[in-house]
Amino acid sequence: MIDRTLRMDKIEHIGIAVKDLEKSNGVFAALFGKAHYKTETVESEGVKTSFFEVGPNKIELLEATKPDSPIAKFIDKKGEGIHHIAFAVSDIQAEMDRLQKEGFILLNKEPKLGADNKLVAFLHPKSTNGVLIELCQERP
Ligand SMILES: CC[C@@H](C(=O)O)C(=O)SCCNC(=O)CCNC(=O)[C@H](O)C(C)(C)COP(=O)(O)OP(=O)(O)OC[C@H]1O[C@@H](n2cnc3c(N)ncnc32)[C@H](O)[C@@H]1OP(=O)(O)O
Ligand SMILES: [Co+2]
Repeated sequence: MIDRTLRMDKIEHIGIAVKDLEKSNGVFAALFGKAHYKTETVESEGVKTSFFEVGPNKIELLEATKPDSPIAKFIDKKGEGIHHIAFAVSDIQAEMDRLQKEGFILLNKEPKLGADNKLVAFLHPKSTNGVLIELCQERP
């Protein structure tokens, strides 16, 4: 039976893979009419990120920090563009357990540290119609 207390709350951010973060910061600042509000490197993911706020929404730009970064591999195969959609959840471990039971492929067994003070987990795009999904929980 579906536990209705568990669910994804909203889109937390959209991740966009870019080759040159500084250059793309300029492109998106011109598009949104305001600068990014923070930059953060998450070495465990091989990424340098910057974040923009657009009304209630958040855009995360991601540049690879090493050749085997998921972002470098993605750009090699598909070019720059939308890399993932992240959803906010209130209990990431419970949501991971629920999604695994539903047959989705979890890319990490336990939540890991993401950017912007979040715990994160990923679902394999081959189990989600070709879209990489990230779950995000605010760190306590
Ligand atoms: C900053 C931290 C955090 C946050 O707080 O927000 C982030 O957002 S970090 C973002 C970067 N981290 C990740 O993406 C981690 C999760 N990703 C992975 O584990 C891998 O990228 C992957 C999805 C398992 C793919 O890895 P791998 O199998 O090694 O790469 P391949 O290049 O061989 O791809 C296999 C297959 O998957 C397709 N693919 C890869 N990435 C994506 C994607 N983002 N969206 C859709 N499809 C994707 C790729 O095209 C290949 O397909 P085929 O060629 O058809 O086999
Ligand atoms: Co992300």
